[in-house]
Amino acid sequence: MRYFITGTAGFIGFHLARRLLQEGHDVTGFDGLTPYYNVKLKEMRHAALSQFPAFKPVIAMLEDRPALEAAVLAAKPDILIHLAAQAGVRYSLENPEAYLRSNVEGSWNIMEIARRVEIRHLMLASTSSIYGANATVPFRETDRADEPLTIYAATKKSMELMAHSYAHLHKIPTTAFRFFTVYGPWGRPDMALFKFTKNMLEGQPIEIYGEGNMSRDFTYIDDLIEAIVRLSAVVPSEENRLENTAVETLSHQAPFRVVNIGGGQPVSLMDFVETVEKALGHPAIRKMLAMQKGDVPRTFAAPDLLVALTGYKPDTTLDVGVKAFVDWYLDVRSELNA
Ligand SMILES: O=C(O)[C@H]1O[C@H](OP(=O)(O)OP(=O)(O)OC[C@H]2O[C@@H](n3ccc(=O)[nH]c3=O)[C@H](O)[C@@H]2O)[C@H](O)[C@@H](O)[C@@H]1O
Repeated sequence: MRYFITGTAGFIGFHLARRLLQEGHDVTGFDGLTPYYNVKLKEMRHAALSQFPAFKPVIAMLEDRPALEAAVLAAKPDILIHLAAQAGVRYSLENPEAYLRSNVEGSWNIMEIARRVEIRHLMLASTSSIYGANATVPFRETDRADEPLTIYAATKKSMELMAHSYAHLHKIPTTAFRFFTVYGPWGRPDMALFKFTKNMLEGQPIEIYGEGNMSRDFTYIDDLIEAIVRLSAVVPSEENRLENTAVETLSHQAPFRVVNIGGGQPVSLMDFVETVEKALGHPAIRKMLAMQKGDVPRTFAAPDLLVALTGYKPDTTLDVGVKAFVDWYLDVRSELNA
């Protein structure tokens, strides 16, 4: 099959593209290589993908509609998976504009192009952050999610809403998935696991926000990819509307569905820190800090819809996943920092 994936130099896009290429599919990867974090890591990811002859990289920004359109038209994709974004919860306080450009304007460009080409399935990456500080757990896709705490969450929610209208008007089968703190090898340097591991190896203190009183439904990257691959085959339509209406989010107006991808096993931040300490074999120098503006106190996915649609839910334990990250980091750190 032919896939068009945005964000292939990013953490999740890289893993998804590699898995699909390994399975023999054609992948066009569209990425702006933005300098939000170490571009070397992004280049290393693309270099690894370029070993597959069926990988075609296109370097341009999502906001560049002509470049995006030309790339999609040339790729003639069966499935378009939009993972490129300005990510990061806390950075959205510093640079809100980057989020509007990438997540709103860039995502709208994707939709405008998707309505002009025949694709089987449009898939969009959203985030658990849109649940804000919802008091009821686990977070269900049917919960209200309209009290975002950051412009990051607000832009992702906006993308979901725009996508619903495009799915309705132009009959584009669309799945928006909400990710829950994805981690693992090739992960993002702005995220906790990367920062903690790097600092601990360098003998530097790690900053623990919210005095450690937070929890996250951490999702291991391979589990996330498995879920995306399975969901790609479940094209939203009336034919596959679930009988269990309590979990179903398929719109009554459009071929549009929102799905959580999380295992429903939240871990406290201090247990997470201890897992990293165990993987590295020594304790961290802990610097306890107050809650950071925009952070949500906890995330906790209800995986029922994902299970109903795919028969699968993420289940890699934190011990295994953190160890895999540490092994990868030890392997690449000299190249990364060169
Ligand atoms: O899936 C999601 O909804 C979100 O998950 C992550 O956001 P976050 O949960 O903040 O992920 P991390 O940066 O890995 O932080 C995990 C936990 O560690 C804490 N943390 C992070 C960094 C740090 O230096 N210290 C620290 O205590 C955070 O406050 C949070 O409680 C991603 O950065 C977002 O792009 C994504 O949308």
